[in-house]
Amino acid sequence: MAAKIFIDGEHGTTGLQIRTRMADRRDVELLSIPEAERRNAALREDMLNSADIAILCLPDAASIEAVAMVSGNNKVRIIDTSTAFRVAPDWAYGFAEMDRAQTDKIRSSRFVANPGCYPTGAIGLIRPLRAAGILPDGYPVTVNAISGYTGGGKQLIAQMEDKSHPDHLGANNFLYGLNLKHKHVPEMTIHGQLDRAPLFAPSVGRFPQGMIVQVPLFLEDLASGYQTVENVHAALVAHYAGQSIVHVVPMEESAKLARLDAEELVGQDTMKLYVFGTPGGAHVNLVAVLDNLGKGASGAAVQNMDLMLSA
Ligand SMILES: NC(=O)C1=CN([C@@H]2O[C@H](COP(=O)(O)OP(=O)(O)OC[C@H]3O[C@@H](n4cnc5c(N)ncnc54)[C@H](OP(=O)(O)O)[C@@H]3O)[C@@H](O)[C@H]2O)C=CC1
Ligand SMILES: CC(=O)N[C@@H](CCC(=O)OP(=O)(O)O)C(=O)O
Repeated sequence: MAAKIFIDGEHGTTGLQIRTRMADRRDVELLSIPEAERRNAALREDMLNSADIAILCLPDAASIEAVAMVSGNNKVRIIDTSTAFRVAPDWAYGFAEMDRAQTDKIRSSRFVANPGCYPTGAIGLIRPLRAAGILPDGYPVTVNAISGYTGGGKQLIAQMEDKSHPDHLGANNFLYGLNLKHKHVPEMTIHGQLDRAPLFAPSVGRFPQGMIVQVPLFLEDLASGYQTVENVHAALVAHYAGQSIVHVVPMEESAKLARLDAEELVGQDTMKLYVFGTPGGAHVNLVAVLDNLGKGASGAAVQNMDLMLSA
């Protein structure tokens, strides 16, 4: 029997892309409400409680309300794409490749928090180095990133695309999160296994989808025995061996590149990790490229749903 899936927020940016990814599937039955009724709480509550898995594609506050709507229901399982539950101890963090045990945790959980787009890149680069003891306690990690503007949902899309919008943004590239308190810092810290919060500097470019997340490191401050570009690369290759979503780009390939395109993986649900630096040099730049709506949101949600359905 097909599993019943309800996407709460199905008409928003993330929800629509999840729906598109499921359009041709026969193993799932999508429960749907018309766009005009998307904020009808009674209808949503009914759908939430009729689903086998509900995927919440809502702002944080609405996600918290939706979870409360299924509080008396022990059957429905939830994937939440918002920031609301990503560091909650009773929720599984939906980044299957971050740890060998994570796939099974997601598979058997009732509540799965889909990671943020920037943290997917940052944790993907940092956690293997923490787990292997390469990135020492107290290391001052910085994360610099650029995202396509769909990362800001319907509101930012309208501000970037609609010249008549009262808050139209004309800039082609802007920094934000300038108070250095972006909502993604807690999940980067906790799931990156950092003992010190990273300094996170995000930005947006005038392209709809795609992103680059950079974590530059000083090699001499890494654990002894690991202070070369090659050793850092080898640690990432070892961590991601045996799975097909996160690709560590061979060093021979990245050494040939003169530039990197933030839109490289648009429309794909994979992530590429690059290790840049010169053999014998002092620095390494770890770089993740992904689609903010692919592995950064909708693609990851479908991956998590598939894991949960395979339990
Ligand atoms: N866009 C991205 O790249 C990523 C997004 N996310 C997260 O996914 C979630 C959804 O984001 P996104 O798709 O970008 O946002 P959008 O603004 O594009 O879509 C949100 C949808 O939720 C609806 N909605 C808002 N409030 C309520 C409510 N109280 N009850 C019912 N429906 C409501 C909106 O309706 P209305 O049109 O009426 O406002 C809209 O359809 C957010 O938590 C976001 O942080 C996570 C990773 C990446
Ligand atoms: C470009 C842009 O605005 N990006 C969003 C994050 C997108 C994302 O990962 O979403 P959630 O963590 O909200 O689920 C932001 O910085 O708030």
